[in-house]
Amino acid sequence: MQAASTSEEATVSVEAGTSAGTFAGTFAEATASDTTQYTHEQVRRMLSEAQTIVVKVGSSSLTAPSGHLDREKLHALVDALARTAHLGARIVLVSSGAIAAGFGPLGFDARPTDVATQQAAASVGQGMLMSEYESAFARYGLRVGQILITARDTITPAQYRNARRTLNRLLDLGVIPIVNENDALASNEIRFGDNDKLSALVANIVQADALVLLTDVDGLYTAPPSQPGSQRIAYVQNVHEVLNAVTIGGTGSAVGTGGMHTKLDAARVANESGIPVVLTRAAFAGPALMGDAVGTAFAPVKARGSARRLWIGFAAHPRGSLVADEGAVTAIQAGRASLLAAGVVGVIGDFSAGDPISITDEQGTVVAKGIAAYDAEEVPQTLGRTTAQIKKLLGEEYAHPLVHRDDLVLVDSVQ
Ligand SMILES: Nc1ncnc2c1ncn2[C@@H]1O[C@H](COP(=O)(O)OP(=O)(O)O)[C@@H](O)[C@H]1O
Ligand SMILES: N[C@@H](CCC(=O)OP(=O)(O)O)C(=O)O
Repeated sequence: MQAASTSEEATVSVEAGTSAGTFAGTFAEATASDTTQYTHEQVRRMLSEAQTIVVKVGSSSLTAPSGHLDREKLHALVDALARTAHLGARIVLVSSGAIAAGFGPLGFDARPTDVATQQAAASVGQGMLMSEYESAFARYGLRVGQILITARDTITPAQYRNARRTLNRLLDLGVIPIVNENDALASNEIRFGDNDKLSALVANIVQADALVLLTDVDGLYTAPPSQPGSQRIAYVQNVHEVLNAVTIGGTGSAVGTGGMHTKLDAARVANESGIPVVLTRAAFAGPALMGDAVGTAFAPVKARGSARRLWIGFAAHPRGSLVADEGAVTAIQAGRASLLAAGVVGVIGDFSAGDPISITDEQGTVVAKGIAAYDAEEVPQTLGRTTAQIKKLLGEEYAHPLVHRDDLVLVDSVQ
């Protein structure tokens, strides 16, 4: 195994650059000022001592250039994970690779670009992937269990609780859950597409002690690694700062989808869940799990929100939005206020009670995300009214805010 070079390391402030991307927003309850100043050594120690670990491996790390599943790469990864499992760690593997594994056997030269064929390839490839994992882990006497999740599952409270219960039970039984997006059923309008965000959510769901993001580069670089002069960043003390200090590009392979944007997004969500992250190449999985100084380590943020509030903030696809007036926006931004009908001036979209929604100001800027307590069609008759008036008008069961403060998470304007 090639050792990671330390001579190419850089600090996060080495180079100004753009971080254009799709960062979903910063949770106001865990801003940069809340960070504890962990040292690099402390974070590596946290990683080495982690008991519950979510490991995400990307398509590019499991496939040959031809696009076929590379059994050798998969077995090398399993070797590293099995060793860690035998030391007592509880491991959840979030594995991409279903589409990449499926398109070759279906006779396609390259990864299909249309959704229906991708879904068919995933349907074929997912079985092949699991079959390989099953036999690879069986060599170590370890059993695996498949969990396929759609983005919709993660934004539906009951499904989210189900996922948590099943994952925890599998871990209690000594099984290694292998998670992927349910590509065959994911609808185009609401899907993760890559597994980076999904892995951060899974780390949050199982309250992991570490998230390991495995890819096809040594770690986070100051610019895409193909760019001359780019340097590996060994340690990120504050994930928010790094966003302004590096140039981030898209995927480097024909099979990967997320690129660095989604990995940094995943690192941010995990860090804000209090979870340290290491990002490195799949071949360094063993050293990364040992806490060796490979790849890029991201320090956790101390002030962590509840799992539920982080989930709301990260729910990727709001089904609609409520437009709040200036007073309501000020109250929400001051913290811990519910969104009352009296402060709402408009409703956009067709959502149901229990769906994730955005809360915008009158200029359309998203100021918060939350869970709607009303169906969209019920909202107009409540607009501008006090809770007492709504109760008189619609009955006791409507005597509550449009979005309760426990279901509301502020975001900044970095969309
Ligand atoms: N600043 C950066 N540092 C490191 N890698 C970067 C950066 N910007 C873009 N990349 C690209 O991100 C790629 C990894 O993402 P991706 O191809 O989606 O992998 P995976 O399949 O593992 O999810 C790398 O191959 C690299 O080319
Ligand atoms: N769920 C998809 C993952 C798609 C994908 O390429 O993701 P990634 O390699 O993590 O960027 C699959 O299994 O093919």
